[in-house]
Amino acid sequence: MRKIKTLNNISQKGLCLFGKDYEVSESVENPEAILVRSAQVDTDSFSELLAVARAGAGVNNITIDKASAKGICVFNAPGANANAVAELVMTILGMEVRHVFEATNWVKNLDPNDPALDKTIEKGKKMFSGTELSGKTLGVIGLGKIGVLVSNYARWKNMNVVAYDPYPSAANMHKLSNVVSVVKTIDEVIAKSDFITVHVPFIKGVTENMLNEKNLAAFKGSIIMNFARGGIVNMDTVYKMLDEGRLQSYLTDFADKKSLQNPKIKIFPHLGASTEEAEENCAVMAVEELKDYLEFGVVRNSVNFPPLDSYPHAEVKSRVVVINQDVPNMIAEITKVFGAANINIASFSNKSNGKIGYNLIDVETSVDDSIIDALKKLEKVIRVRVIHF
Ligand SMILES: NC(=O)C1=CN([C@@H]2O[C@H](COP(=O)(O)OP(=O)(O)OC[C@H]3O[C@@H](n4cnc5c(N)ncnc54)[C@H](O)[C@@H]3O)[C@@H](O)[C@H]2O)C=CC1
Ligand SMILES: O=C(O)C(=O)COP(=O)(O)O
Repeated sequence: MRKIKTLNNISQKGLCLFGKDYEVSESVENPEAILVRSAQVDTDSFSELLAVARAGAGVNNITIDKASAKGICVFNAPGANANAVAELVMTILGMEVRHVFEATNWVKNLDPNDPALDKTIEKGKKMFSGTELSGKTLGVIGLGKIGVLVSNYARWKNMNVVAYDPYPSAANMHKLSNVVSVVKTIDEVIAKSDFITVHVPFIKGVTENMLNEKNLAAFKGSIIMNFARGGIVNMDTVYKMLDEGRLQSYLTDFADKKSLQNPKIKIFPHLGASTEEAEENCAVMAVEELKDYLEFGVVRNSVNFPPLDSYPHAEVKSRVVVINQDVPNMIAEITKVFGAANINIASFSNKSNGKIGYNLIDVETSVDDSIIDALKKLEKVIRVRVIHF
């Protein structure tokens, strides 16, 4: 029985894919794998752990470096919740420019017994006169799965879009509307935008404070949105800009203590991915990744291991998974161990990503412990496991 620990509420649509050979629950001890959304995971706390799957996009809640050092594969679910976030961002932006939050709140608090209620409403509505999105410029920082969708939705609303990403992937750019203006610096986005939205991962010391006092000084627009992570936009700068009237409002999925008290900051309870569809998509993708990894050693959508999508052929009895530091000569060292034991290798697949070397060695016999021990003794080998068929 394989043991899977869940650390958040994960959609049944995904969980039911595990099947009868899996024990899956919150209370599992010594799990082989963890399925998680936003809960913190310290991979060093689980001695048997082979893999962690994030049923979502951001992996800043998981100790990736510690995981790599122990040969633990970390997956995420790229794109599986992107539409949920993109729709929410565009919806909230549309509501904000029309002052919908304040307006509906105002109506709700009117005296229901006022005999002139209709008149009061008609008179009061001028307080909430807004602007339209059409013709305005949206700045999109980060053109990944979410940023591309947000850009395209904004184009459909007849907005101009100025976007920036330092590492745009060909697959994402291919999906981007060809009238989006892709610029080379974040400063260009800031200077040209009426509204800015950020869609990059939180990486300490890299995207941390990516929008800050220095670059936001050039912002002439009115709204900044952060549905990516707290910490990407420097909050002291936001408070200052709001106080000085340089910013109309800040809309975010991530609360901090001080922001709760500020009426110009609208905070949502990390709601971006909370739709039935996104929760199902993420859970299904994460469970399929975990099953493929545990049962076949296949790596798809890992954030720390190289991709290796290879299934064994029918005669294979054992698949040996060797995870090593990505240094020269490892393939030779590994094959030498099989050669010395006179074992024929049916298939050898290898991929590396600069940090991790990942090897799948298929043999048509069973593999005894002496081979595994010899592989484990190789310098720079991090982890070895055998999958029997
Ligand atoms: N509010 C919510 O519920 C949700 C929030 N998120 C957040 O949104 C982020 C983005 O999600 P996706 O678009 O799905 O991820 P993604 O991986 O498809 O896109 C991220 C983009 O950021 C870019 N990027 C990476 N480092 C950068 C840097 N230093 N500067 C600028 N851009 C950089 C990448 O090149 C990539 O194109 C996630 O990492 C997560 O933190 C994601 C899903 C739900
Ligand atoms: O996928 C992400 O990065 C998210 O922030 C979504 O978080 P959640 O799965 O809703 O806890």
